[in-house]
Amino acid sequence: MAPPPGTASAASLDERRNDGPPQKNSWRARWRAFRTRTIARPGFQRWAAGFPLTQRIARANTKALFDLCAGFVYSQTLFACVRLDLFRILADAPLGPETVAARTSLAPARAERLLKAATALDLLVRLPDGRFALADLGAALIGNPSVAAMIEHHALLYADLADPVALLRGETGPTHLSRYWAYAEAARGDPANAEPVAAYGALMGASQDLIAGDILDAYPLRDHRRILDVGGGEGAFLKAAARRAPGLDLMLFDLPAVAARAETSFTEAGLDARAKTFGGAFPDDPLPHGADLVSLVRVVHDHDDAKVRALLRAVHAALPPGGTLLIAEPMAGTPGAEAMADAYFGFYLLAMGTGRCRTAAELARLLAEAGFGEIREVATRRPLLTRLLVSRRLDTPLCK
Ligand SMILES: CC(C)=CCC/C(C)=C/CC/C(C)=C/C=C/C(C)=C/C=C/C=C(C)/C=C/C=C(C)/C=C/C=C(C)/C=C/CC(C)(C)O
Ligand SMILES: C[S@@+](CC[C@H](N)C(=O)[O-])C[C@H]1O[C@@H](n2cnc3c(N)ncnc32)[C@H](O)[C@@H]1O
Repeated sequence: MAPPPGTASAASLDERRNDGPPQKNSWRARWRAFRTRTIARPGFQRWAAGFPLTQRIARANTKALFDLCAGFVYSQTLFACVRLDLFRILADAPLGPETVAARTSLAPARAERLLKAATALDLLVRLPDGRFALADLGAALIGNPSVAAMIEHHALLYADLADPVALLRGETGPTHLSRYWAYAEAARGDPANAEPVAAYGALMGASQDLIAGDILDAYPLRDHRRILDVGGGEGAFLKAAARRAPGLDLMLFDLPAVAARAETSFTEAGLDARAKTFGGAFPDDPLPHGADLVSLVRVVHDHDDAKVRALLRAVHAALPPGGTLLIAEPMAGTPGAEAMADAYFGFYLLAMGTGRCRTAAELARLLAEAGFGEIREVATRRPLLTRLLVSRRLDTPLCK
């Protein structure tokens, strides 16, 4: 049967095509070698930049390489804007550089330097009278405080990436990100370990707002009775689900200190009667039974394969036959967002010390191994932020 619109069956969860082992003498290999040698020649580069038929490609390549060199500077420009609250300062009305200088405690010339940089990066626009206003990208950030929180969080990632080769060789010792995420270990048994748990929860909860809507638009939950959100954090996704599906009961499983905070947040949201929280650590502690739907939202990519296999088996055991599992997270091989998974999350998770961004096909294989079938992808609005795999529990897991 053809999958419904907006979905793709597991068989079509395609991975990037592998061209097979390199064939030294094939015409393709010879052409590639010739092309590489030619492009590497400075004389060819100068010629191509002037010849009308190649000029556009040459300029695009020059810009692409320049942007790769300058990416950190662009990121830090954005970081400075967020730190100085520039987008909110400009939210109500365009302002001149002197007013911005006064509001950000910068010298006027420095304020103007930042305003011009942000304008060049399409975050702001300069009006004919010399004042600066928000451009579309700056305006989008006002409406997404979660992205601003993520931008601030990148100070840790960039500190860890100061020596990327040392990071790749494992020579850096504990990284800022691994220490940050060590909250997870700290939080295991001790609900009193509030500070790192709260900082982390705020970051995840804020960024969850951005994606919960996209997941629930793609998979409305109306056919389900009770959902168990495993690794559900402080309950942001379940609170959004509760608003969309008034008849749905809610269960959340997370590390004890995190689950304790989720319980408080459900009480504050008036959801006591509908929501239950469970503290524990997968895969050692069993997951609670009783839900016909389990969700793993931004959880699988944090863990290495062995732990994911054990987690999926635990989910299988917690669901009734035919029960549904949702996996929602950014995935590798997303068309148009290849750099997000393999470069951004590749290095982020390396600095964090565990996990990897997987393709939909890799996740489908892990699901099938754990005894899930009818695996299909449901299209989300912004696949760069999250994609969604839906599957069903078969009667028995295929591997133990
Ligand atoms: C008619 C009019 C008014 C205009 C026409 C023009 C028009 C259509 C404009 C469009 C304007 C618009 C709607 C813009 C919307 C922009 C949005 C929504 C932008 C969103 C950007 C999101 C970003 C940049 C998200 C970044 C997310 C990051 C960096 C996430 C990092 C996540 C991490 C590190 C997660 C860590 C968790 C762990 C540890 C891996 O588990
Ligand atoms: C990246 S966060 C995602 C949180 C939430 N699902 C979201 O999307 O905002 C990963 C979550 O998994 C939880 N977690 C990590 N290891 C866990 C474990 N062994 N058992 C239970 N929860 C765990 C963390 O505490 C955290 O809440």
